[in-house]
Amino acid sequence: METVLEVSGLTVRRDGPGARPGRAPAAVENVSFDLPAESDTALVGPNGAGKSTLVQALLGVLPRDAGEVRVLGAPLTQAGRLPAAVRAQLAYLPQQVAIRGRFPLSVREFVALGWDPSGLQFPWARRRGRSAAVQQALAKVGCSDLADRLISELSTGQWKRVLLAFCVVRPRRLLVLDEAQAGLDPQATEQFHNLLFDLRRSEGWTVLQVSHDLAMVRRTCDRVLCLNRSLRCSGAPDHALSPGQLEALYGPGYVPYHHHHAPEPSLAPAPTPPVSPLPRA
Ligand SMILES: Nc1ncnc2c1ncn2[C@@H]1O[C@H](COP(=O)(O)OP(=O)(O)OP(=O)(O)O)[C@@H](O)[C@H]1O
Repeated sequence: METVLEVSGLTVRRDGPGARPGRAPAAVENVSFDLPAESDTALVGPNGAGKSTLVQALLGVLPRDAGEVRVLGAPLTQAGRLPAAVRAQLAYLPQQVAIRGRFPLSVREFVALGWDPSGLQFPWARRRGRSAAVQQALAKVGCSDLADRLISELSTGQWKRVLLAFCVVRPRRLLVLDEAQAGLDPQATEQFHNLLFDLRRSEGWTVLQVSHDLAMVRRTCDRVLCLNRSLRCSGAPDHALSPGQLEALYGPGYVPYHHHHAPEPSLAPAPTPPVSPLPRA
């Protein structure tokens, strides 16, 4: 199976107020993992554990202090650059996107911005198929009725769905989501997980998602990375989310609450890959 993302020895410091540049304690320390193609991997851990920092560093949005990142075999430069053809294969939905008050764009116009893959095509080739793709993307996230609304007029959950439509409006290889599910209603949550499942199985996408919803992670993801500054554990959900591992991750006294759902007909059972070895501290 092809490896879509390789992360090795990644360390990131965040120089907050008062910290001397380069002297801040590591927010992410010596993290190594791979993402095999078509996997759905959850990144879990307590607040402040470094999950957003990790995904931002591996996308080149935040500088790293040490380590290597390769996306589809291409090394991420120290300045956070990837070859344009590789960059075009990434979609990222950050925890917060605060542009919607500033631009008078309709939902349809906004999602269309995600269509142009690299600027390498001729303009007429870029436009061909765009409006159908926008319509399809909006339908996939259950937002067809919002197409003509201004993005500034959306509720938080509607905006999340539209951002997801922006990410899926054209084919890509790697989708990185930072708490994309937070704020979605139950129907949208179900739609969201079915969409991820379809993208992986029908279109070969690979997913890395930060999540606090451990019940959902257990049900829909096939691999879990447990982060608390360093990687504490990784592997199949049954292993990585076992009571012992959760107590080690979230602290003594953490009592996992198990939801007992009937199996969803639309979601196939997640395969259980072998447990990855822990990176050396
Ligand atoms: N903009 C910033 N400047 C300086 N330090 C930051 C900044 N953002 C986050 N940090 C610090 O980096 C560390 C990791 O934060 P991060 O946001 O990556 O955690 P997280 O696991 O995503 O948390 P949460 O679950 O609350 O979203 C924390 O100690 C946090 O205080």
